[in-house]
Amino acid sequence: MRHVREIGAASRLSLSIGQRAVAALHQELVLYPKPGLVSLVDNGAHDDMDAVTFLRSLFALRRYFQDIADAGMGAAPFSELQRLGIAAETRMLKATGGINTHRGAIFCIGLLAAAAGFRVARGLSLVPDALVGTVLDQWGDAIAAAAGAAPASHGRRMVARFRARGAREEALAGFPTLMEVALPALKDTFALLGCAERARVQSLFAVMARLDDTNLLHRGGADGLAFVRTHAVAFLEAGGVAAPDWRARALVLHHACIARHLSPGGSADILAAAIFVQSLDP
Ligand SMILES: CC(C)(COP(=O)(O)OP(=O)(O)OC[C@H]1O[C@@H](n2cnc3c(N)ncnc32)[C@H](O)[C@@H]1O)[C@@H](O)C(=O)NCCC(=O)NCCS
Ligand SMILES: Nc1ncnc2c1ncn2[C@@H]1O[C@H](COP(=O)(O)OP(=O)(O)OP(=O)(O)O)[C@@H](O)[C@H]1O
Repeated sequence: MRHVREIGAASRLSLSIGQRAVAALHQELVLYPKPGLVSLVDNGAHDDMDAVTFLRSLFALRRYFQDIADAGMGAAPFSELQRLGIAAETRMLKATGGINTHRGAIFCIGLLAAAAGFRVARGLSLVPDALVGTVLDQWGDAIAAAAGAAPASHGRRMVARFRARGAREEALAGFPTLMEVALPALKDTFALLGCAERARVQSLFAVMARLDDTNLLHRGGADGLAFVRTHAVAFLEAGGVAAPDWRARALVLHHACIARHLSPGGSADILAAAIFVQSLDP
């Protein structure tokens, strides 16, 4: 009986981690304005997907984040996390008719959810630094080894062509943009303004100003990345979301990104990861 109760408690914990991951991705989706990105208001710079495509994808991924947290609880090797990640990508593509809505999030939030599972099962804290430490201690070597054998992708080509730090490299470097940019912006702006919406927009722009977003490199080359970075920096320097005209300024960049077919999808993933990590350690 005790054994059964323990299993029940463990699955409740992984369910809760999984629910927070899906909630974070949902919060990113419904945020507006987000330069070039899909939201409930419009499709941004995307002609092959809309908010419904993202919601279908999220629905298909509910179980994945719980499963990967469970795998983390059992200290599964990276090969098992990768198997779950690849199966989740397949389910995402089936749900969206072949469109990549959440590939970056499956990887990045998947790893963080596994680390959360590992730590919670051992009574360890879920502070962000510790979570990232667990990703690297448990799976860092295997992530690095798997990188060599990974199939070709837009991201890989951009990493090679521009010597950029793509999704895999961000994880291996200890998620520096998440830890040093996205989370502090989220926390500091919320402390200052008491508004979750503006804290998220500020965090997104702070990430856009810094990340080697391979989605931007793929769509717009070095000029596309520089365009978004320069305008994100200008938004922040003009006071960011604390400026009275912040919404109008964010909308100007949104429309400029649509006109140039630019979308900072990697930055959106880092924002969702920050919302997720913060929800584990409020
Ligand atoms: C490592 C992944 C993300 C592939 O990345 P890669 O850069 O090669 O390819 P791709 O062009 O598909 O980009 C992936 C996505 O990452 C996001 N992204 C882009 N730039 C960045 C960045 N600098 N930092 C973080 N995320 C980024 C974007 O959403 C982008 O769409 C991943 O898809 C993968 O390895 N999949 C195989 C399944 C797997 O191993 N899963 C692991 C489960 S934990
Ligand atoms: N709200 C959002 N709107 C658009 N993209 C997002 C959003 N949130 C996250 N993303 C990320 O952006 C990526 C989708 O961007 P994009 O369509 O440019 O990529 P692609 O399918 O690799 O390339 P392309 O369609 O340009 O050939 C997804 O991996 C997804 O994780």
